[in-house]
Amino acid sequence: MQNQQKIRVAVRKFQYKNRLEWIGNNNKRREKQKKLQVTCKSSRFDHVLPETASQDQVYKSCEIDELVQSVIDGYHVTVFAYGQTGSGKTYTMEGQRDNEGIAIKHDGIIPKTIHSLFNKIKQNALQRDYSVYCSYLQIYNEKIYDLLGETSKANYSIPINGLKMRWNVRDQFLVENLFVYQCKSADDVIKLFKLGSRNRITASHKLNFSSSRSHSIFEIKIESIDLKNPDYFITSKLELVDLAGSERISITGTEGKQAKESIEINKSLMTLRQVIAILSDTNNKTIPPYRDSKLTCLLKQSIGGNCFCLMIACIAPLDIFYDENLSTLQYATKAAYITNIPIKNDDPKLKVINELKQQLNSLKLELSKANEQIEFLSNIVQKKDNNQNINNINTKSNFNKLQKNQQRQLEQESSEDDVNKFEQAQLNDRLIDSINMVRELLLSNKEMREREEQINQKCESMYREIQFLQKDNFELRERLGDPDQSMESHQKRPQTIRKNTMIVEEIGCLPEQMTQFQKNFQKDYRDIQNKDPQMLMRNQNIRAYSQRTQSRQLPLISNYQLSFEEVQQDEMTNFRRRSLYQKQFK
Ligand SMILES: Nc1ncnc2c1ncn2[C@@H]1O[C@H](COP(=O)(O)OP(=O)(O)OP(=O)(O)O)[C@@H](O)[C@H]1O
Repeated sequence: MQNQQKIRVAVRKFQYKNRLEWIGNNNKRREKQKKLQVTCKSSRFDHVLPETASQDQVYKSCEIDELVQSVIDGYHVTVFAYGQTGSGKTYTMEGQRDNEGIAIKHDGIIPKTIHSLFNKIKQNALQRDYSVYCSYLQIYNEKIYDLLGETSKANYSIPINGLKMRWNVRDQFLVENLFVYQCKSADDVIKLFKLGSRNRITASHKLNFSSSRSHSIFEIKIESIDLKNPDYFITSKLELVDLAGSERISITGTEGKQAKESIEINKSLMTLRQVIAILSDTNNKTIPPYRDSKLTCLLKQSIGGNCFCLMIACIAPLDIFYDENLSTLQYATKAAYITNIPIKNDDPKLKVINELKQQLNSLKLELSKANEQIEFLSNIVQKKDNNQNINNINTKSNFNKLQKNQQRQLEQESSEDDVNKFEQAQLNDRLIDSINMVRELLLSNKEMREREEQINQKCESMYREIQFLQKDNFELRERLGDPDQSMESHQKRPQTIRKNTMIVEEIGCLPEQMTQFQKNFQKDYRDIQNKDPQMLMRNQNIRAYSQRTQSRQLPLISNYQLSFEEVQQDEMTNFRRRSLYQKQFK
């Protein structure tokens, strides 16, 4: 049974002090507030944090230190904040922001987590060697942008095209060409995090002077190697997600560009809600629509996947936000029913090695037991042989005496003794036979074990080969991209394909370009073909072969070549960008 884990849900309230007041009758107001309280109490949230809860209390109550430990142990972890605009998501995740959008005080979950992570790394430094990498992206108007890209340093401007997202064989969505930085200390990570936060798109509206207009994902990836056993390699990631808040245009008063942003934000949150609703209902067999938005694609592993996940539902209990708060609590309740299956991300090679080691140990144990048995049985046989020899010597020296005695005894002994002796001899023979049989069995057993070991070794080498092939295959797939997209680009170039097939259909030239001479020539040619069956046969073979090769392989190869060239170009530009930026950053 795999380790199943429900998504943990925490609810944080923030008393919003705003000009917007409730303009309705008091009875209705009390009724609604009561309903909200009932919803909050009836839902079994893992943690309910009061308005007075400080950032430290939030960090402790939500047991985020334990989650950081899980990342160190090799599990993927996601923490995400969800709620309506102005409910305190960014405050919870990052802390209090300044005018530039950088968290400057009241450290939120992200800075606290970074410090905790490096403390734990320090504690384990004697056992394991850790490498930490981080990246930071935002999803703005359904496009993915790198917050730590080359333009992020001085004058950050949103590039026209966002980054591409690819799906890989392990059913994960990956962002292409995202800058990933190796960090040696908590300060390095925080520096990058602040740099990215400053580049995040924010805008001011009636409810929040610095409202996030994009969803952001700050990812910290950890790779660690056991110093005693370098084969023991673990990789895991921690995703810290600050979602943009759902908003009603009528309340926020956004217009134009901001209104468009609101629509996109609400759309992606809608998909997230659909995914949560489907996954929380075990009777619903519908496939969750992860692919409907970039946000849900990137959170696929976190919600209903293989991560430990914590959702922090933020609510601002002001009457005017009643509907939004109720909706947040309802989806938080649903999320609490979603089951994830966290998997330790250790190296698959290591698993095989450990299994083989265990097998070897058990075989060694069996072998030592069998050897003991052989020794015991051999001793019995030897003793018996010695007894027989001693008997023989006695018989020779006192042969005459014994002969006489035996003659006498034989005469005296009854026929019953003879029967007993005969039976004993028979039993002895049987014992010797069975000992020999056991010996043979043990020998053949040993041979079989040796053969099994050989097979295991072969299996291991084949497994390694498969791994390499899979890796190559995976790299090629990633470089050539999604076959669906290749098909699209394939369809975008119909001329190439049409040209190829035309050549196959008619030898020489296109029908409309045929001169009278060519028509006559073709007619004569066909007549000769019909008369000569051998030639007809040969031509048919050539035609079939060229149809096979041209219609199937040529378009595909040209297609892949084009994709490959595109990937090469992308890589070259990315390499230049990266080295340029790394110089600047130093
Ligand atoms: N618990 C809190 N204590 C003190 N101030 C808070 C708290 N929660 C939020 N705030 C303040 O409220 C304002 C809005 O909060 P914040 O920007 O975190 O909301 P948000 O949910 O991220 O909104 P949006 O979705 O629009 O980005 C900020 O000025 C923030 O500092």
